[in-house]
Amino acid sequence: MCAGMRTFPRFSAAAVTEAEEVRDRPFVTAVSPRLSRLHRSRPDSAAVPPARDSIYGRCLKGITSARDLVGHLFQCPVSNAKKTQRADLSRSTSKARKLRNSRSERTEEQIQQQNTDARVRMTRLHQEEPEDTRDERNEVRRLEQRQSRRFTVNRRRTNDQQRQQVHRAFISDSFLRLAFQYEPDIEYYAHSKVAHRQRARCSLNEHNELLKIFKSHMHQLQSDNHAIVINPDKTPAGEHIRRFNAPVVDDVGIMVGDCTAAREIVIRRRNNNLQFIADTHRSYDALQYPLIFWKGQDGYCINIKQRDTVSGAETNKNVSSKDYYAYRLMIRRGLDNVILRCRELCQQFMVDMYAKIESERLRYLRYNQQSCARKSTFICETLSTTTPTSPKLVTMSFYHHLHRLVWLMENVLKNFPKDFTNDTVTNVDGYPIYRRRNPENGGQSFIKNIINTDIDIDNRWVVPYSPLLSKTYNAHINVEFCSSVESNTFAMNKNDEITLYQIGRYISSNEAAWRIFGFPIHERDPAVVQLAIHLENDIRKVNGQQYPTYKDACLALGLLEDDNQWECMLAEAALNCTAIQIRLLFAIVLTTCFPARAQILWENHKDSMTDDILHQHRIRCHDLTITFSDEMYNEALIAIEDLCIVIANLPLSNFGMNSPNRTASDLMNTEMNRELQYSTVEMAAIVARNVPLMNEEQRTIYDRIMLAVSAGQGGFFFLDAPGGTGKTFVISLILAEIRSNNGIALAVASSGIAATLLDGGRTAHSVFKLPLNIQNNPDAVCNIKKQSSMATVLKRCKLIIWDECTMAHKHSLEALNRTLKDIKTVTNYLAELCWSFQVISDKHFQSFHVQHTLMRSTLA
Ligand SMILES: Nc1ncnc2c1ncn2[C@@H]1O[C@H](COP(=O)(O)OP(=O)(O)OP(=O)(O)O)[C@@H](O)[C@H]1O
Repeated sequence: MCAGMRTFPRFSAAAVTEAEEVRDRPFVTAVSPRLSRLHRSRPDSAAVPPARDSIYGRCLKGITSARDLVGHLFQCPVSNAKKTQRADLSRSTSKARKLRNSRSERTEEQIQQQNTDARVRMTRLHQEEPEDTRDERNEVRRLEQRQSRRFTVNRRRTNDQQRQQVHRAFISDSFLRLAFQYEPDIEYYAHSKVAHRQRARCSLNEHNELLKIFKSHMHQLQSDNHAIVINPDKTPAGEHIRRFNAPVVDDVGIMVGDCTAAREIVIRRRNNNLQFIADTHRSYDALQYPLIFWKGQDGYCINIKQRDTVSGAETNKNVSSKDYYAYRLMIRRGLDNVILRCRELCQQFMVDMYAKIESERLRYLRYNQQSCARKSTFICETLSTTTPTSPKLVTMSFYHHLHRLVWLMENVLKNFPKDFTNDTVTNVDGYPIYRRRNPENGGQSFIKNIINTDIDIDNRWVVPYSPLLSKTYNAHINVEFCSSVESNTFAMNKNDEITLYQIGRYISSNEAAWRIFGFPIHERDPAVVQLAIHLENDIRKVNGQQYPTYKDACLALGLLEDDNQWECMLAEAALNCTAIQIRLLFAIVLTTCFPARAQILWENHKDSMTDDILHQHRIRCHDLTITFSDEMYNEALIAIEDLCIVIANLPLSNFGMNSPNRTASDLMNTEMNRELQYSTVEMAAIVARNVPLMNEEQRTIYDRIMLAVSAGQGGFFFLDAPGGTGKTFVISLILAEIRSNNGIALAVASSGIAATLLDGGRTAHSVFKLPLNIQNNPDAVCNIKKQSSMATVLKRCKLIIWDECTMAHKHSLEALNRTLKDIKTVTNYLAELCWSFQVISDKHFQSFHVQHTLMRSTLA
């Protein structure tokens, strides 16, 4: 028996050893001192005698058979309950059918009437009932309800108590997990809830290979004596007993006790010889956990070889127990892991196996510690301080691989001066007493002046040292030879970190799982990472490829988060969002999420963000074959940048994207688009159709103006003719001619009616944004900013036709002239541009005169 790892909660101290004789079943066995308990029974009876003075025994009080035990553990009836005799509910009698038919034929009114009659009838009956009878009936009903309630409460309370009791039996007495009998006709049950849920009775008799081996050797047993040895309560010698109190948490765990004892299954043979099955034995797991390894499968052993991950061939390295159990406990998709379905048993398995892993690891460390401890040389080193009488303790450590203990003492000279000794002898504690002869006996002495004081120094003050070590390490290194075991154990026992680490340690199932899987047990804050030293260009080189930026190199190394999530998000948005929404989403991502490669995101999703611009352009141009163009993408970028400025007040260049070309942005210029919306084909057709119809005078005017337009000379023309003589006809042709060449010709009029007569005509106030109180403002300018879209139109405009110009105030023409000068940055805009003024009636002659004066003064 042994109990290296002590588990909790502990069994009673009295349940240390139980031995009894069974004459007709001469089988001898014992199980793990902590985790299992075996019971045997007579062949003629399935009785399970409870353990004496133990929790186990108390839990099983009143249980007289294995069948009861299983029922008790599983909290399920062991016998089949009689089925309740149900009433015949089939209403197939003729009377029932007749009643159903009559009820189904009732109308709503009849149903209501019958219900009302029934209520009245019941009320009348209750009123006619004697008061005593009614009280008696109500009292009986109250009593019945109270009794029923009490019965329900008691039943629930009993169930809870039983459940708690069984739960404690499972959890607290976690090692009371197996109750089986070595009978060939008896199956083995366990308290595992897996088994409980499935009501599965594991036929270990049939499948467990270890059990078969046991049984095959049963007939060879000579004696009836056998023992069950359980000693989970063993407290390490010399330790305080309460230090090893079982934790009170409702948890499966293990408390490490005497670290010097091994964790083994012990089988006591009939001749009282003990056979140990080490925890590294391949059958240990199957013996300890027959429910998990119900076929007696092999568990961990130290000879399992690692395999090459590529070739699959065996290597020379052994699989560690930690790796083995991590492999066994791992969750794998599509594969069922029986261990993980065992609930508390699984937790118990994990803490047990982690204890095994720790034992294996600590055993390794202990063996290496002992090899270190065999070294027998102490080196006492004192620091080279200015005051040799007060050296300080610095540290104590093992010195390199020389296996020499370097011990810096706080006051290595505190025992000086030593006594005079004629010969070197070894003291009882193993330390040497070196020869220190007095001056009378041949020893040396001299006088040293220290702080104006003469001090007589003799051999009593000599500190043993090694000249080689002192010179090598440039320090005062005092050396003493110690050859006894005591001197070593003095150093080692005080620093047996393995014992200090292991003893009294509590391992929960959570910690066991965490450590078996090798999860990190601590974090470092702030994170300290060793950075490699690179040349300047090497940092941007990853796998031989040099990236243009450090950011790209970091992305290649996977140090930065990629934009996959933003890719997915924008791709999903493209399915059900408008282009405006996607642009807003992209702007939010840019300004708040800082994607690593914003430009690539834009390139991948620019079509979905420009979709509305394409659609508008197609509608405007009456051409559905138009595809995406750089101008459209530029417009979308401008819109996105506007959003970024609104959100974060930052342009696109701040997010690693190319800035849009705002000066080239005419695509969304509504004023420009309005003037360019004409179909060149249609305009050309109009010209081709009507030019031959012009008379000579019309032709002269037409040629004169078109010559000025094509030459870019500029000009100022006034067209005056009686009504109905074809002025509008000529003007329309001139407009069509210019528009057929994709040029811009503005057609304005002083009145709205006149504007409707011209193709694309608008009022002068609308086009030129003339001030309303123009007559009172001689220095007025048009409300057209130099960077506005209308200014762009005016810059590209080739001809302005102002119908009924004489109806406008002269301040209007002067305001337009100032505005055009400002936009074109020329001194005389009218000299550059072809003007055509049309006077429609003689009544406007005065106005014309004013304009004519203006024209002359301007041209001058
Ligand atoms: N050379 C031409 N060939 C055929 N029809 C013409 C010609 N010139 C003018 N017309 C027609 O004569 C009619 C009147 O012409 P238009 O409206 O241009 O005259 P107007 O001078 O502008 O008149 P108003 O001063 O009243 O506006 C229009 O129906 C126009 O189509």
